[in-house]
Amino acid sequence: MLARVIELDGLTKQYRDRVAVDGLTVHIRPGRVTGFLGPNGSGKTTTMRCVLGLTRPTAGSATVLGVPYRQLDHPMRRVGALVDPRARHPGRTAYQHLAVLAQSNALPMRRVDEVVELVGLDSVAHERVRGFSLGMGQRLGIAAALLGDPEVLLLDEPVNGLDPEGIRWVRELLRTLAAEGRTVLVSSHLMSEMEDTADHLVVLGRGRLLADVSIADLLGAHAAVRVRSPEAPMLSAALRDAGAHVTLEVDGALRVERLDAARVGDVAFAARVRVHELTRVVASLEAAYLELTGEDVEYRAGAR
Ligand SMILES: Nc1ncnc2c1ncn2[C@@H]1O[C@H](COP(=O)(O)OP(=O)(O)OP(=O)(O)O)[C@@H](O)[C@H]1O
Repeated sequence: MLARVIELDGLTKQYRDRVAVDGLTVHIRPGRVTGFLGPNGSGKTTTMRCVLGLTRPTAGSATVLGVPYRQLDHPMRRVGALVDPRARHPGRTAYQHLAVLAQSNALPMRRVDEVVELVGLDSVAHERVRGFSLGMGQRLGIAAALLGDPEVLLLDEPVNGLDPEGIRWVRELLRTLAAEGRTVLVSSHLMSEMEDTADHLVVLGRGRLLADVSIADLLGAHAAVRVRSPEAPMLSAALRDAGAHVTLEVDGALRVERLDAARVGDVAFAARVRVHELTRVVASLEAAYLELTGEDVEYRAGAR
């Protein structure tokens, strides 16, 4: 199996007055859920559209399964995508919509029944798409993406409009698909959505790569140790001597970065300083993400 299922090489897309994607080089691997994160307007949708051959890059390249998408023989059997859930005929029923897709892509009709059941649309499959809620529309879009039983999935904001039960369902579905060895790339602008879904993150800011990192590493890089001592100034000096970055918390505890908890304990012992609390603090992913994207947010509430 290809280790680099989706390959972006210097991918760039320039619109008239703005660079939507800016020299993006990244490889997406199979067997895991890769969260594609970035603030609004950071270039996620444009990147996915380039991968799917819907948008032509200004420079660089995007390939999937070793070739540009348009060169795939049976694209729906190889790559499933949810990029524009509104791109469907409103007068058709959900079933008809999927049946047309199946027919035009030479897929067996039984797949239509299978995916309708899989996404939980059985009871409304014969209703017109026009009357669908946002969440039902998303489920239909996911059904279409899964129709060809593809080995690669690209989903742009799949949980948009879903209720908490729907969000959990998408999360479990994506994890199952990845566990089967498929490649799953799923975009979101919310870290909280990715926290329990993705194994790996690719983070964009203003079209550029900010991070290509496993969730575990991202958390590790933002971990700290909290230590409380009645002799805080002495302990702080000893920790700094040992190479730590130390800050004082509001309750008088020290927040220590760059040393792990065992090392902090050893330094305190060597300095003969009493310790009343020693805790490893794992940053929330949300905090780590905000730190990463902080300066690259294009649209900010209250910004002028
Ligand atoms: N067809 C287009 N013409 C001109 N500018 C565009 C076009 N499509 C996207 N852009 C611009 O490119 C930038 C990236 O947009 P894109 O939709 O890829 O971001 P995104 O990360 O998917 O955002 P969101 O999280 O809001 O969906 C934005 O500034 C957007 O306004």
